[in-house]
Amino acid sequence: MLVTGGAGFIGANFVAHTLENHPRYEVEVLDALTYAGNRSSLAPVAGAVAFHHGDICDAELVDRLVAGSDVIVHFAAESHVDNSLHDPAPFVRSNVLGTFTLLEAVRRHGKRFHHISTDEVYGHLPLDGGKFTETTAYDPSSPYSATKASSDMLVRAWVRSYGVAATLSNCANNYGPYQHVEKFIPRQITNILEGGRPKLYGAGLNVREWTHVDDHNAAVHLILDKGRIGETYLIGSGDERSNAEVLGTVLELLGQPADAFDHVPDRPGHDLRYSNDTTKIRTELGWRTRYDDLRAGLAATIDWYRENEWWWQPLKAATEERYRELRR
Ligand SMILES: NC(=O)c1ccc[n+]([C@@H]2O[C@H](COP(=O)([O-])OP(=O)(O)OC[C@H]3O[C@@H](n4cnc5c(N)ncnc54)[C@H](O)[C@@H]3O)[C@@H](O)[C@H]2O)c1
Repeated sequence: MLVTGGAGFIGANFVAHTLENHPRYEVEVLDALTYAGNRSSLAPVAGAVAFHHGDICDAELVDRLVAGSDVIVHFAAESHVDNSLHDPAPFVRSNVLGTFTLLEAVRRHGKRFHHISTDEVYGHLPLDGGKFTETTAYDPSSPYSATKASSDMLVRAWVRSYGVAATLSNCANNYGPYQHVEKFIPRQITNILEGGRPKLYGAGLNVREWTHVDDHNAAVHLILDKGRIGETYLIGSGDERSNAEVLGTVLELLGQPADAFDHVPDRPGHDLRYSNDTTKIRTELGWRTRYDDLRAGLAATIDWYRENEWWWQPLKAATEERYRELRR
């Protein structure tokens, strides 16, 4: 199995999940180690995985690695929405051209391909109702979601035009170990652990369907094993919470007063609410969430960040340096 983006948040968790639960796979990782990729996220499985430092836009390298694999699971992407607003170019390159490069190799060699995507391709929903389904029209808001939407379209077209054996999944927001410190939940946790004050965009009314990364990865394996070729599966826990509510729980779990945070101006195009109808993956493939209680999942995630300062402290310092560079 070739896992692209295996040094990123979800990819690294997926590699560990695969080795533990699906030992029939020999796993290789292809990752460019951008600011979002972290070799140390694979430290616990380092001896069991072949790591290739390289770019999914490198057609020669991709061709060789795809030729040597049976299954390709494609996580690699530029994934941080805020950064896509500042500089969309790498998003277009990695997410669109990178996916195209992989698809062409998969087509040449006739391999099984699974494409990891996001529910952000569907745009957003009002706060008071509605759900995305697999047939909702695409309506992306950010450069990030527009490039993910483009990559989904390429995969669908390669299935129809060339008979590529691909499946797709669009998941809600993930949380769990090894998530980058500039993403919402780890940023709040690590700011508090460092004695600082967390920041909340606007009034924090935006609603997300927080899904534990391990539930996402279990769903991907079900799709690999039993999913129908050419089909899209929505993934999400069903647990919808406003950002203010999540921050409130994090503050409480860390023993902080409820008002120990600062408001910052909201970002442009900040989607109000996402919510996935997951009937298809639940009824067709029997997917069930193991992490049903967000409070318990957050408590476990906080414990992980508490116990793994070695992982996030250097990342936090590098991130602050990156922000200083951007301001210069
Ligand atoms: N994080 C979420 O909540 C979420 C939700 C739904 C879907 N997704 C999707 O899941 C996938 C993984 O997300 P994540 O949060 O783990 O992202 P991440 O940013 O943590 O990891 C992405 C990884 O891809 C690598 N990468 C980027 N460009 C590359 C390139 N050109 N060549 C090779 N490697 C490259 C990076 O080095 C990094 O290791 C993405 O496709 C994302 O769109 C994420």
